[in-house]
Amino acid sequence: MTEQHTAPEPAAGLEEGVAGVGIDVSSADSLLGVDGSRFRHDYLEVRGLRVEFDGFVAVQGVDLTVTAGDLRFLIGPNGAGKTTIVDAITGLARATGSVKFGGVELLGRKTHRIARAGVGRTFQTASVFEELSVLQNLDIAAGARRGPAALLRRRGRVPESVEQALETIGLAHLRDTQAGILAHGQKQWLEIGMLLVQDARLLLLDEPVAGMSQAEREQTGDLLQRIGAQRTVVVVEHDMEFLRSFASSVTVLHMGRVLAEGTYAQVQADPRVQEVYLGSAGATRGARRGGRGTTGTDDSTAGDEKEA
Ligand SMILES: Nc1ncnc2c1ncn2[C@@H]1O[C@H](COP(=O)(O)OP(=O)(O)OP(=O)(O)O)[C@@H](O)[C@H]1O
Repeated sequence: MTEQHTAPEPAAGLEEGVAGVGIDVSSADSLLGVDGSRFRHDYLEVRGLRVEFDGFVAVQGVDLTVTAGDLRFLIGPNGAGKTTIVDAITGLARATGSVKFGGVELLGRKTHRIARAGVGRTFQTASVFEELSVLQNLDIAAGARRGPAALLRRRGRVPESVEQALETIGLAHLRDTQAGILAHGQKQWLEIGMLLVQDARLLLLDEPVAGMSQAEREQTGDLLQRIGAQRTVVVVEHDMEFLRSFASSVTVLHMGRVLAEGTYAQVQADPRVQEVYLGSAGATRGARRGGRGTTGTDDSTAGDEKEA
């Protein structure tokens, strides 16, 4: 369930822009607010989640509890049900069971009402408004919190939160650039910025570092840790090295069910996880670097598996 956009190739110099400027994690605090206690009652509680597509049960009886301060990664082989769970939480897939955030039941609500409840997500393919500038994308996201009447009123100046987001996601120098020509990593950062200005309190990120360089991954990981310290963040990811570096906890899915949960070290040591997910070093070597391979994405992962 991914939004597709056809985007032109990134303009010359934009890729350099990522490496040269990059995310400014230190400025994230002013955007996030220093008082994390305002979100302390927020947590995601998924119980008995089930999603069926024409008789095929893609998610069966999943329980998941994620609190603010816990940067949770969802992993599992292709088709394990990760994206479907995110779709169910955000109202894009019909589900039964219960999904509560901050005590509010989300199942059965329309997508826009779920967004209003403070839930935001990104897609595997960035879903920014390609024709609009970076600034306009952020401005629209900031406006998502306001009512339709307020949205129609023209505003004289850029909101403070948008300025802070531009700094945080390292795109201040590209504020007037059309989002469609941003490099892939920059689009991912823009999407994260849009969730922040929207004041999403539960962020569900689908493969946020796919296609990024090592330096960009590290910056993104630092930013996600900073956000995760104050808000509830769930990251769907295939990149084992990224996971090992930044996850506070990991839920492993297999065939629509939770197979294991714990720290990276705990799930890596679990024989069931090794069997279905980390078990095949051959498959790891076959996986393309930085891509969406089934059992990991780089050489260091293969090393981990030998240790496990
Ligand atoms: N709209 C749909 N209709 C029918 N089947 C679907 C639909 N969406 C997902 N599925 C199936 O549900 C299962 C879970 O898919 P899902 O995309 O959630 O897996 P995933 O763990 O996110 O995989 P990947 O890592 O490849 O993104 C797969 O077998 C998939 O083919």
